[in-house]
Amino acid sequence: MNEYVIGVDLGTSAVKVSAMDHDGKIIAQQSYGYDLHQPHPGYSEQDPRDWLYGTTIAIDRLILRDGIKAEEIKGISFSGQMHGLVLLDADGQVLRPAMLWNDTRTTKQCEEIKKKMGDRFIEITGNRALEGFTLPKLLWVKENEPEIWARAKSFLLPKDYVRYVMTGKQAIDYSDATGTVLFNIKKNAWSKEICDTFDIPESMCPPLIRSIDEAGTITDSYAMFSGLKTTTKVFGGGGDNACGAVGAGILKPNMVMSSIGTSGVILKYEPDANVDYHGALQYECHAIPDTYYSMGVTLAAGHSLNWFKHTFAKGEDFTEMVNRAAKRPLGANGLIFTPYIVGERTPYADADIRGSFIGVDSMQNKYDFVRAVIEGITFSFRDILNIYDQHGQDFDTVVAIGGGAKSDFWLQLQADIFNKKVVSLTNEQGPGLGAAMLAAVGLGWFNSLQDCAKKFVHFGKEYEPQPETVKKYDELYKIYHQIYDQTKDLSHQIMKLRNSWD
Ligand SMILES: Nc1ncnc2c1ncn2[C@@H]1O[C@H](COP(=O)(O)OP(=O)(O)O)[C@@H](O)[C@H]1O
Ligand SMILES: O=C(CO)[C@@H](O)[C@H](O)COP(=O)(O)O
Repeated sequence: MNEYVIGVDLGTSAVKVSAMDHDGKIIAQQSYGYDLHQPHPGYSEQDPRDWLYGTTIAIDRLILRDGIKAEEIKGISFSGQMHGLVLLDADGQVLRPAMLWNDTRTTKQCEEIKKKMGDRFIEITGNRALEGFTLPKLLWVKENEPEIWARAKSFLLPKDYVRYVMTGKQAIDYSDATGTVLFNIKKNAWSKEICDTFDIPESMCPPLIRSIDEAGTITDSYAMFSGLKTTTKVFGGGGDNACGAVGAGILKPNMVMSSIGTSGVILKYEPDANVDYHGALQYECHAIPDTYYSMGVTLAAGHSLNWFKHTFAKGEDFTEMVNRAAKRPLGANGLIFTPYIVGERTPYADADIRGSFIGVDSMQNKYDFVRAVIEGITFSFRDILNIYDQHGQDFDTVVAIGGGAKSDFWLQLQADIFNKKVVSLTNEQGPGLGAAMLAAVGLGWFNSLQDCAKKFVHFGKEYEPQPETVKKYDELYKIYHQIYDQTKDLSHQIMKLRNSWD
């Protein structure tokens, strides 16, 4: 009988499921898209039931369309969009729409955390309190929706909610637990000090498991709902960036990952919890047991391109649109874009900054704008790389994953703007592949994720920086880098005005 593992990549735009065999060969893939609700500036919500139905439909399609037999599915694991708050009542029912990682309504709560705990907060969690994280969201609900807060008994993160419905057991893995900022990264446990300071009952925090641990098996009711078998084992899984790094083979400190999904990420493997970026970068537990990673996040990376396409080039295909942009001149005929369209996280933790196009000229066409968007997103990654430089952290290879890594042009652009070698994967499935690897190791198919990577991860084409282009982008980046400081006051004034009209 064939045996498969399924990696569920619960993204922001869609859930993607991949079935893989013992050799790491992708046998079948399905996906299902869902909506993002942005009812006010800074708000970003999804309905957890959409994740559940989307995941179930996508897995069903593996069975019904791709001919995978339910009994052949030995294990399932997850990669999940991070930080999102799913609030549950005593019966495990969802109390309100999930507030996502890119929801930035919690500036006031972040300031309160900073005021009450100062640097002690970074000492405990390895992170600053930023709007996207889970604790500020809990405090927002407590303050603004007291009737919902009174009924709240526990919280989960997005993938944990789907796993909970599948297994009937609530749990969270260490990589996603760090992203709540309620977690003591040095003690590997929920922080009583933080819970007490903000009057969050510790009992609300779910039990902790490792990413490769078995969380349970499929319940009778979910088996009936989905067609899966109750013998299928379900494993912890991890935050999407931890899983992306596993699937991209980032298992040593000399490599970093760049991920262009809805968000954008530069991530570095860290062997221990001791490098001190003093909150300038996020510091999280890895999905690889007892290791860590640091990262910086551009809130709207792929989201900026998606927004542009949706607003100005609706009917066009991504690949076609990007290929046309590639034919425009370097620097988009003098146009520079900053991707702060939902606020920013790294290096500017600023919920009220907004994006800009600088240098609009009547000779530019739509594809200059597309090119400027792509270049601007990539410059924002360079801002993150600068933080590593400032801390004396070096590396030689960037492994690129995410939807943005589908484009040859964008991969070469990363090499030229970063002035580093960029490597793609032969099968761009970063987080989903990482999730499947967690199930494969959990099932005992391999002794470790490192062993599994030897079979599952295959590097593809390499993109070397081109010295002449590197030089030109260096000059352009120096201008890009000034835009935040020179536009932030204007952005803040506009935001204040919008809020006063609301
Ligand atoms: N062919 C393509 N070329 C370049 N970028 C693309 C292409 N297709 C998708 N993208 C970008 O990738 C993003 C989606 O990436 P993905 O990793 O699937 O996101 P998520 O996991 O957040 O749902 C889109 O928003 C888009 O900007
Ligand atoms: O907030 C973060 C990381 O801290 C984001 O990276 C989210 O985890 C969303 O990821 P994508 O949907 O872009 O993959």
